Amino acid sequence: MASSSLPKPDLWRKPPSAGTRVSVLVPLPFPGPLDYLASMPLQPGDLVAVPLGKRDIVGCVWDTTTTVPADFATAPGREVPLSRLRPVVEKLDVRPLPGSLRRFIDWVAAYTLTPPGLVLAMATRIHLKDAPKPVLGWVRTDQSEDGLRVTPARRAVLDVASSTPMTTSDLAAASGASSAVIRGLATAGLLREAVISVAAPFATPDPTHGAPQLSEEQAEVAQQLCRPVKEQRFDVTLLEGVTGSGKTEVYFEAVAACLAQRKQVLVLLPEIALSAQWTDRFIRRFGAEPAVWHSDLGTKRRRETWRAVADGTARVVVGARSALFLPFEDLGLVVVDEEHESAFKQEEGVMYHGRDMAVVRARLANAPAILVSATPSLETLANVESGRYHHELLTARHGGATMPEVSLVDMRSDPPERGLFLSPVLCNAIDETLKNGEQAMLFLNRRGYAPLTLCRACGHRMQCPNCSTWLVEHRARGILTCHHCGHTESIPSDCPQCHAEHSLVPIGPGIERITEEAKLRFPEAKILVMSSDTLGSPAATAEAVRKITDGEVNLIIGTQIVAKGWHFPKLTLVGVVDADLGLGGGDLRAAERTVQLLHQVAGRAGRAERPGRVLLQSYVGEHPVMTALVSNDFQTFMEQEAEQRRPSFWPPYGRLAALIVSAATADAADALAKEIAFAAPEREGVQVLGPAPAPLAVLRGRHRRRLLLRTMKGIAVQPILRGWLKDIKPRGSAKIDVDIDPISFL
Ligand SMILES: Nc1ncnc2c1ncn2[C@@H]1O[C@H](COP(=O)(O)OP(=O)(O)OP(=O)(O)O)[C@@H](O)[C@H]1O
Ligand SMILES: [Zn+2]
Repeated sequence: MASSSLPKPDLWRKPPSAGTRVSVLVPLPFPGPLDYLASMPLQPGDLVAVPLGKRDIVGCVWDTTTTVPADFATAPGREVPLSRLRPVVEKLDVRPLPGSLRRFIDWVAAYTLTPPGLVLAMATRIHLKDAPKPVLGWVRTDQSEDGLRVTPARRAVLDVASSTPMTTSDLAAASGASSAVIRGLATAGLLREAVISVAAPFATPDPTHGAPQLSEEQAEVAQQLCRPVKEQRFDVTLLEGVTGSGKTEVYFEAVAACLAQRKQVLVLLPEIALSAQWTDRFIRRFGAEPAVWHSDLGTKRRRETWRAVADGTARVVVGARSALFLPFEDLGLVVVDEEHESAFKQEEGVMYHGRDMAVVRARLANAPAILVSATPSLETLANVESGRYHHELLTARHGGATMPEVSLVDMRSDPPERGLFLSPVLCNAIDETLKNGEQAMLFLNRRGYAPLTLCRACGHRMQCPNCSTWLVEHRARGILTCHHCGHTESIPSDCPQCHAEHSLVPIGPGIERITEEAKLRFPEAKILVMSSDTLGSPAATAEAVRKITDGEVNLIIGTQIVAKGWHFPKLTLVGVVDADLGLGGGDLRAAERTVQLLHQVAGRAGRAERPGRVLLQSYVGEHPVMTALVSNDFQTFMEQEAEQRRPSFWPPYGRLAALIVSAATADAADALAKEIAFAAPEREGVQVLGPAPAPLAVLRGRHRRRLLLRTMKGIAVQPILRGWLKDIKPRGSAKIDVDIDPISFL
């Protein structure tokens, strides 16, 4: 299949005298599929090499009756005549993309206003053309030995050879004969070459392997989850349950039911760091490894996995949101774990929400979806309320473990010493915990040493030259760095503005600074730091988890990575260094997200025999977020959130789309933003807010303006946007990014 084995392109390209027109979607930003001439039989979904400009690219034969919106399609009468179409070069030797994936690609493209080719690119990014080389072996032919000279060496080979192919080296080793003897037998017609079927890279999980004894409540919920799996129909269920209630064990039952149907399962996790612990649990339950899919996978494994998903030998895939675009042969269940996580939203390229698209993926495959969370998003709760989703609830922690006791540390009345960040109350609690031989965790959602560096003499703030943000000090590496663009400089000794010597001081804490303080305050503690800076790979994460589980460390300090679904039985104290951190910024979901995050961190405490407690350091103890956390009453909190959003049609009670205008200069960005605002739609139930400078007014050297389109619930934003932006043609460096259902407002 290597392209070198193809005839010379010029000869090959001469249009054959006969052929049929096929639509081929290529992974490029064209408005729709392109037409080619096919001289071989092709079906929708077939992957083909087609010429484009001076090179060949891999595209997918597209259905003629797709759901591409009318304004994407080629204008009638402008069709290229058959005689001028370029021919399809070859059909690739891989399985066609299944119809459910093709419809999904069209759907995502139309929903996110992305050219469908760019969505296809997410499904075919691996190098499909490099098919694995078949391994060849020898089998005995039917030819009789009569009239042939059979030496003892030949005899030995013929005694071993059978209808199951063996490689030359295996056959030589088993018979004691040389490879020349084997070749001689082949020439004589007694042996022939045959493809050895390569073992599937993934063993089949066994649904009955390690089934747990479920509690009565768990069993009832599991039964509800299994029903649509067995009936093989689309259905969405929210699986809500307090932290540690066994949500994973319970949805594993639905996975087992799906495996029993011989169908495939997709489980989405918000973070690949989680996949190691998840995989361990999966192996314990099903006795085999799942296929893991994320962007850090090596090329070889990626290709292998892609193919195993396509031919159905990979039965369970656990992965990041990009796993939605795998070519499942027969998808029978989709699970979204930690469905409330904003990490499911892709903020670059094709901006889609993995949770929402997972539901679409399930619907198009006619399979059920399960959304799992201890603190469901308001979006999902609204779908429950309207009856579109079912709701199953686990109310108790497994094995009689109690929920941790959450209390506030009022930083106004109980402040830490000057220049420090851990209050005496929290420090005493840590002392006690460590003394009892238990583990404690400090949580602060901020990497580095300090988020701001300031000149004591003139007040100058160290800023990123490319972005409107401050540089974050990373003291261990001796640098200041921008968390948006990666700009890095060494820490100057003097102020760059007023040149005062040694006048720069760090303001506020990051986890490096908390670690420094903890080392001084708890010299005996065995500290482990967990952040994306220290846990670069799944292997590093697995090692950290092992150290915690084996009790090699007793004080864990981490960023949001520690909040995830970990199960650390000896952990009994969680201290939140700055519970107010996420509340600033005026983001629509700031409060909701803070509750979800802090509840999840809190949920790491006291998951086994010993009860857990949680201390929240806050300056705003009366805030509804703190009240909800302390009282463990999320229902009231979410009801209040709903009441705030409903009257003005904020999501989920209305729809939002953000337009992000960016350009090399502020003037160009303003000009385009004004042009867009001028053409803004005017109709009942539709409102345009802005343009306004984005909170990150400059990002990676580009000036940014934002507009927000808000519509009442029944009004879809896509047709409005298509009409609105149809005639707007950004010039030069300027561009418009459209973000449907935005999560980030930066
Ligand atoms: N029926 C059961 N039998 C044995 N062990 C169980 C059972 N249910 C739950 N567990 C164990 O209890 C612990 C907590 O369960 P699990 O992690 O599934 O809860 P969760 O609700 O997913 O938690 P979180 O939301 O905090 O991630 C795990 O170690 C799990 O193996
Ligand atoms: Zn920057």
